[in-house]
Formats: sequence, structure tokens, C-alpha cells
Amino acid sequence: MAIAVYGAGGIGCYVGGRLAAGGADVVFVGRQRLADEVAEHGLHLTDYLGADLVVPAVRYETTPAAAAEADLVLVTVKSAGTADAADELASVLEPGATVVSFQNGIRNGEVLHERLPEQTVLTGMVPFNVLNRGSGSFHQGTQGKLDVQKHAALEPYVDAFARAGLPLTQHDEILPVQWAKLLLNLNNPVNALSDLPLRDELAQRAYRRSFAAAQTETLALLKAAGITPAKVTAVPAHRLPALLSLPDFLFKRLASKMLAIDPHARTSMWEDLQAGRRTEIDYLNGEVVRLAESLGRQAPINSKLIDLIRQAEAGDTTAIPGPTLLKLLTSA
Ligand SMILES: NC(=O)C1=CN([C@@H]2O[C@H](COP(=O)(O)OP(=O)(O)OC[C@H]3O[C@@H](n4cnc5c(N)ncnc54)[C@H](OP(=O)(O)O)[C@@H]3O)[C@@H](O)[C@H]2O)C=CC1
Ligand SMILES: CC(C)(CO)C(=O)C(=O)O
Repeated sequence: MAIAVYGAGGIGCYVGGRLAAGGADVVFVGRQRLADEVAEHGLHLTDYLGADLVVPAVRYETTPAAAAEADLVLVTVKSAGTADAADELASVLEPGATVVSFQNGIRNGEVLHERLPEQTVLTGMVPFNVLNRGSGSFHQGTQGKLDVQKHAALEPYVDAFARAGLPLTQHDEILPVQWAKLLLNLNNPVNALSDLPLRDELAQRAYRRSFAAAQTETLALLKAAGITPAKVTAVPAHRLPALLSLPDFLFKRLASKMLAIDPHARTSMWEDLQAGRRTEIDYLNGEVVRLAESLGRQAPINSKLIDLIRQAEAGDTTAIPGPTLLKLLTSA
């Protein structure tokens, strides 16, 4: 039961590392920079509940061939890298291997499936935040369990995930879970543009209202498309915009769980901008715009967030204050 983590960065090192700490046979496939870090320090994994694990002997490789023996592959590259990762996996994997996308966005599973017709491809969802603290150290800063599409091929691994402290919740239908996560990811561009840790950003009403505006627009489109997002947070998706829009003192009182975040945690989009990488904006807010187009409608707020992130990707990373962002979005 060999497991490969393909694209071992923040999510891959954390999920794969916990599986390895629980006794699973895991190989990590990723970039040389992280291979060097992990060779020097091993993996150090912590979480918001106080877990503190060291995985000393980590097999971190940098070529696709390292995944060849895997029965289960967890794909954790950013969405723009999925097609290349799939082509690389197609050249090495045995027919019958199981491949799970643990990525944000809606279509990564489809991209993998098209390129890996001989493997079982499933879609998963990671609800929690992982902070890369450097030197092989990764911290789970928020709560949540791993979600995945239900399939018999997962049965041999259910215990390994449970032993890792990351039990799998299996779903007959994963699309509503993916859209529920995407609704939360609509905060990624707001967070990246704020240039603040998540907790500080969400403590400011104008940023929360910007996030809520993007959600409200998306919820209306989902309703028109007949998609009901799954319930992945304590508050159902359709109630989140009202909760987010509350004045600060009420929000802090009524939504304390949403602010129970590691003080340093940021979104993966902020990390991408800092690293000068292309963000996942096309796979998050871009999906909302595509959904609108498919319905003959528009999504001006999500389109504006895409424009602003494009500017940031082009080098203009000046932080946008909450009230300015809200004005830009509501006048879009
Ligand atoms: N970070 C978080 O808190 C969360 C992230 N997610 C989602 O999980 C997914 C992974 O995110 P995250 O872990 O943050 O991303 P990272 O960028 O930290 O990790 C991905 C790693 O894969 C490497 N990589 C890309 N292509 C290949 C390839 N073909 N072969 C080997 N390595 C490759 C990347 O290198 P390089 O950069 O050089 O391409 C990078 O080091 C994303 O879809 C993200 O949205 C979901 C929940 C929370
Ligand atoms: C967990 C969350 C919503 C925020 O960190 C995320 O998915 C991301 O950063 O991409």
C-alpha cells in the first residue's frame, strides 16, 4: 500500500507527513528546494490542537519515476500544474492505481481523469489551512476533516488516514462539497489584496463585506444553475454573507470560531503572490465567471477581483485597504 504525494508543498507535506507519522509508506515528489529542506530537517508537523510530530526519515524525491510504485497518489500541485502533473503520472503509474486530487477549484479531477484513463481518479477537498513555516515545518492553522468522493478503491486506506488523525469523510456527490469550498476560497483574493494574516483581515468588516459580496453573487448563480453547496462549515453557505457583514463587535461575538485561526496564517493565494507565482484566481473566481457565462449572466464582483489579482500578479502588490476594496467591488 504505497502512497505518493505528487506536488509536495504545503498541503502535500502536511497530509503526507501525517500519513507517514501514522505508519504509512509515503513517498513525496516535489521540488529540489523542499527536498533539501526536508533532507536537512525532516518534517515537523503541528496543528491548532497541539499535535507536534517529527517525521525524521522522509523519502522526498524530485522525479515522476518515484511515484511509479504507488497504489494511491495524492495530487497536491496548484491547479495550473495539474495537466503537467497528470501527464507525468500517466507515464509512470500502473493501470489501476488510485489518484486523488486534494486541490481547490472545481475541475482538477476532470483534468486528471482525461489524462489518466487507466487509473481511478477521485476528487477530494482539504478544508483546513496549512502554513509553511520553513525548514520542513508545516502547521495546520484551522479545523476541518478531509472530504473525498466515495469509492471502494479508498477502502484499503481509510485506516491509514484515521491513524494519521486525518479521517476521510466520503461523499456520494463531491461537486456540492467543491462549490462549498470554493465559496470559502472567494476570500483568497480579498486576503491576498489585504496583505494581512487571515485573522486580521477577517476582523475587519470592510474586508468581510468584500468577501460576502463575492459569495452573494456566486450563491445566486449556483441557485440558478441548480447547485446546492454542501454544508462544510458550522453555518450553512447561504447564511455566511449575512454573518460576514455584521459589525465587528457582533461578528467577533457570534462567529468566534471563524476567527480561531493561527495569527500568522494566510491564504495560498497570498503565498503565490509573495513567491511571484501565478495564482489560482482563474480556478476560483474564474469558475464563477464561467458559471455566469454558461447561464447568460455576468459576475461583475468576481470579475473585478480577477482584474485586481491580475494587477498584483503583474507586480502591483500594494495592499488595498478594506473600504477601498469594498468600494471597488460594489461599484463594479
Ligand atoms: N495552502 C493551504 O493552506 C491550502 C491549499 N489548498 C489547495 O491545495 C493545493 C496545493 O496547495 P499548496 O500545498 O498550498 O501549494 P504549494 O505551492 O505549497 O505546493 C505545491 C508544490 O508542488 C510543486 N509542483 C508543481 N508541479 C509539480 C510537478 N509536476 N512535479 C513535482 N512538483 C510539482 C510546486 O513547485 P513549484 O511552485 O515550483 O511549481 C510546489 O512546491 C492547491 O490547489 C491549493 O489551493 C487547499 C486548502 C488549503
Ligand atoms: C483553507 C483556505 C480556505 C484558507 O487558507 C484555503 O483553501 C487556501 O488558503 O487556499
